[in-house]
Amino acid sequence: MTVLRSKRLAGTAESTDSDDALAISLQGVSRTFPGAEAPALLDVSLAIECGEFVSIVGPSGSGKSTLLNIMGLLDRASSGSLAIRGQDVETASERSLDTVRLHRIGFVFQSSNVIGDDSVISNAAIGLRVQGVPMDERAVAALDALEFVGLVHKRKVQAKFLSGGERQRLAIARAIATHPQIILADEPTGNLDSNNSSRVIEYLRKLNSGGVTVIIITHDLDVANQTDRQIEIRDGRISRDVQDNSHIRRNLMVPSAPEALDASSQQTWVSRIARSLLDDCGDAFTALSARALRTMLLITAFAIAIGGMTGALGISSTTSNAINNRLAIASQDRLSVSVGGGPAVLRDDFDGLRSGVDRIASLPHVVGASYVYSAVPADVRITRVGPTDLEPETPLSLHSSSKTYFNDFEMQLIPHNSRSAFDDLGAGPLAVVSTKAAIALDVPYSKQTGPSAGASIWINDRLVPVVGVFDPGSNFPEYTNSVFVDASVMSAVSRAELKIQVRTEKGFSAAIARVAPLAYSPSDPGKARVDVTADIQSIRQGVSNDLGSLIALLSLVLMLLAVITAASAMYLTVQNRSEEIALRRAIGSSRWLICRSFILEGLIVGITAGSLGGIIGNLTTLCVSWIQTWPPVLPPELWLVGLFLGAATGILSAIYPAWVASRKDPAIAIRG
Ligand SMILES: Nc1ncnc2c1ncn2[C@@H]1O[C@H](COP(=O)(O)OP(=O)(O)OP(=O)(O)O)[C@@H](O)[C@H]1O
Repeated sequence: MTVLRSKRLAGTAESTDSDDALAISLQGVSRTFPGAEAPALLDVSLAIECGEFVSIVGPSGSGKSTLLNIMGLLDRASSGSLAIRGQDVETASERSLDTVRLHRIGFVFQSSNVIGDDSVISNAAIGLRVQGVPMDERAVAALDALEFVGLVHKRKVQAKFLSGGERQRLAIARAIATHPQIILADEPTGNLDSNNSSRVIEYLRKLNSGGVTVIIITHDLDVANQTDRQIEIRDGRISRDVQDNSHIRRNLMVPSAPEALDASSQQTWVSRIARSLLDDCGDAFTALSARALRTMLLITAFAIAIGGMTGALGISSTTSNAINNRLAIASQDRLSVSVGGGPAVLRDDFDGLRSGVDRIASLPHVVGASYVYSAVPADVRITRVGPTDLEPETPLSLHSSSKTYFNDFEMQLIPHNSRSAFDDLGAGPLAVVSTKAAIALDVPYSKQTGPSAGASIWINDRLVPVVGVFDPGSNFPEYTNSVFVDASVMSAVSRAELKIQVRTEKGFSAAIARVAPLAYSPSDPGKARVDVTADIQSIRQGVSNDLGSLIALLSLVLMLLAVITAASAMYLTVQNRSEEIALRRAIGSSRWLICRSFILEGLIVGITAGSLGGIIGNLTTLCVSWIQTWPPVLPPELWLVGLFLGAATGILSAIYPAWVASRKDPAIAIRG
């Protein structure tokens, strides 16, 4: 006879229940399934005493499993009453039923549902885990149970590698490890050969000798004949109920209320929570590592999405920093002053204009100042061959400025002296064109010597020789397709806007902006208005805001994508794990516990992917800034943002699948 190490299986504790209460009693129980023509059970009344060894037999479809599911609280009767050890349960809450199942009932199913990816000993201990039994006691009790069914030597093997008979013995070990008062076995020998079958019945008989009430559903008459009482069901009704006295050697010692209740009530709530959290994490890790490829793909998809999100944040910071720097530099050393007066000024008060500009140019910290006329495009026609030739497809703009302008603002001019005559009204006509304008107008030029000798263009009805080519660079995009002419050509244009462009030493633009109008027109400073500095500040703000909203939108889309991808993968997993979920529910795991375990899986996947995503985001930002030659901006919280986003998306994506898992009906799922 096996010597049990734990007193759980030895049945030595005192009972807390009323000893004369029936193990199970049913009064007028019926069960009708929605859409069924006839009830699966009809008006069944039954009393099973503590310590009985009962078999339920009957033809296929007669209602045996339905009866067992109702007795095991996996399903509810449509009418009638049910009591377990004297405790009425028909109106009990779902949570109370979970507790009764957890502490009083053990199940052994025909398909011997085991969690294949878990070790044999973890399978045996699963009910103890749900009961909150401390880890060391759990191991002892699970080993005892395995020893009882002769499986100790297989304790470390994954359950999926056990034979059919061994699985069934493991199912018995799992059922008895929690020290139940009642064992319900649905066709426990259904898939076994006669040897294994007798062994299983032998174990059940041995348990029964210890006081456990055992109820078996079977088709096998040999098995039924080994029990003390046979109940036959036909068409949902009890048709025969026979007591076989020759077998009766009932041990009337009534098993105790499980110790786990006492054990868990002795623990502080902190240690209870810590233990169950540890167990949940262990379960989640086992479930994730059992489906390693799926988990890795999920983490990768998540990590890329979160990497995209954090990368977008990093790139947005880097880009707005680069734009800000550029604009800040521009606003630091440049300003533009608007002055009234059209091209007529060039004819009527050219000297006045030049001396106003010179006065600004001679202010301290000013590097250079130049007037710039920009003609109204509708008034200008620039062509290559003649005044009636077609204009180029690219619209060209016409400007005129002081001869120092190109030097002051570092625009490259070829040949570099080609503007020297521009301020002279009598020197014209002459023009310099941007490289793009030269191409559009088909003006031949070389990058070393400028335009070919004799090159000319038509501006309105005037032939103007082209004396130079310039490159406005990225600082002056408004001059990409432009033609600069001398004052005599511009003075013939009817409408043009006049501005004075000023370049200062770095950091002096604001100071010069304050005095420039007075310097230009000492008698009437109101004639001039500074406009660029303020513009650039508002552009900076605008660019930052626009970029921020764009990135926020992009991040939201990526996050939705991650949540949907992960949720669908999780949902599929829940469907694949239906039997396991049903088994856990049958053992007594509450809906909340099932829900929690899936959310925990989502959280673990999310946190892992979030950390990876944070790293991917940082690397992406580094790459983009390296390619653009921008200084990278990597906010230190970027990685934390990734972690947080990962955790949030992990939980979000798990909520619906976890809810579906927790709503699974154990009675249906256990049928497979
Ligand atoms: N969830 C359900 N929804 C609808 N009908 C059901 C459901 N569960 C069982 N039934 C029906 O109830 C009747 C009894 O089924 P039950 O599984 O209890 O029979 P059984 O005696 O255990 O059969 P078997 O020996 O073949 O397993 C059958 O007609 C079955 O189709």
